[in-house]
Amino acid sequence: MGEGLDRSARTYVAGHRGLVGGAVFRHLQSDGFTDVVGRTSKELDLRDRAAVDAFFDEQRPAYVVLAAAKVGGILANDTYPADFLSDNVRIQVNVLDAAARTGVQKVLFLGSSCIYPKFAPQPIREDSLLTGVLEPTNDAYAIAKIAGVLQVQALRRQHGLPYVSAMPTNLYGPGDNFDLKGSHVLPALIRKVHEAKLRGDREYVVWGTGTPRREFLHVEDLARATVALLERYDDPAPINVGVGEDVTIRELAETVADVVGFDGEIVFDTSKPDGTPRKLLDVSRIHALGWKAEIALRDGIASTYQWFLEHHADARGL
Ligand SMILES: NC(=O)C1=CN([C@@H]2O[C@H](COP(=O)(O)OP(=O)(O)OC[C@H]3O[C@@H](n4cnc5c(N)ncnc54)[C@H](OP(=O)(O)O)[C@@H]3O)[C@@H](O)[C@H]2O)C=CC1
Ligand SMILES: C[C@H]1O[C@H](OP(=O)(O)OP(=O)(O)OC[C@H]2O[C@@H](n3cnc4c(=O)[nH]c(N)nc43)[C@H](O)[C@@H]2O)[C@@H](O)[C@@H](O)C1=O
Repeated sequence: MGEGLDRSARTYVAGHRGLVGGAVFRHLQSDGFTDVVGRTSKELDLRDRAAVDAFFDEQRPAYVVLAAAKVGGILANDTYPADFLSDNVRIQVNVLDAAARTGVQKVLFLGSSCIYPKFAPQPIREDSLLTGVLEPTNDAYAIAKIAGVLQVQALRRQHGLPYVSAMPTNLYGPGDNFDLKGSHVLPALIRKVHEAKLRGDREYVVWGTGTPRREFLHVEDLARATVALLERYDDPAPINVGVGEDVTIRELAETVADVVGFDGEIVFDTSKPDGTPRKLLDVSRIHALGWKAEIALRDGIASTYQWFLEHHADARGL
């Protein structure tokens, strides 16, 4: 994959220390890209327009993967909507404007499956965008991401730039955020079950009713998809990146408990929100490009749990 890209050209991965950006950065390097650059948010705050302009003037990347964003799970999105909207709009506008101005050849903008209407027909096709109301727990974040999709389309229309947007489903893997207040469900459950097991608890608490369905894609599969998309995708419509299968939160909770080796009970805290009932992506367009998810959910959970044990020093001895 990626035969048509110039692997010696400078490629900037915005957000290269994050879950997605980290996987993309490693994948580009192992795939033969020789000039991959990244900046931490301390080195370059992408909300700062002047700093972003100066960075692009100096570095002149040929390709950009925009994986920097303010990101969080259902509770963080519901608690800090103003930050999610403001930070993400600023990051996107600054990076996309600077890319267009300095002649970046290709940009891949990453949105999220939450841009689609709450009650979109399942599996969700790309043309469901803007056909219905959004899920309230993450509408501010979704509106910011929709603005990014529209900006990519506008740059194509007004300036003829071949920039594209991809909408991944819920992601997980090495480098995930395991902070219980800010994280997504999968890393949260790994941590909760692990801690319950160490304490010898008889139960562990899962938010909501356990009935919502979610689809989980390993970030290494997503990283492969980004190169395929940079190479082969050139269309104004966002393209879905998912597995094509989903599970209930209860099923996920049971699988995590099984992988970690915890046989206590699962208790549901229904004071916490469920969010969208279901958001399974239709992945026929990306399958037609020759990409398919490869990492099975149970295997991915097992390797992510291993990563958690190795990288969170406090994980062993609670
Ligand atoms: N995680 C998921 O389930 C999903 C994620 N996505 C999308 O993938 C992308 C990446 O998400 P993910 O990797 O999970 O998120 P992470 O929180 O793991 O990483 C985000 C990265 O963005 C960087 N960043 C945040 N704010 C700024 C800023 N102001 N200036 C510069 N850099 C900044 C951070 O840099 P630093 O570490 O240096 O502070 C961080 O490394 C996002 O666009 C998100 O919408 C889409 C679908 C699902
Ligand atoms: C990627 C996506 O991520 C977010 O949307 P979400 O899919 O609703 O996010 P989530 O992973 O946090 O929850 C999924 C489901 O799981 C349940 N759940 C159970 N127990 C825990 C738990 O302990 N933590 C969390 N976070 N959720 C839990 C939770 O109640 C919900 O029913 C948005 O930020 C959105 O903007 C976005 O793009």
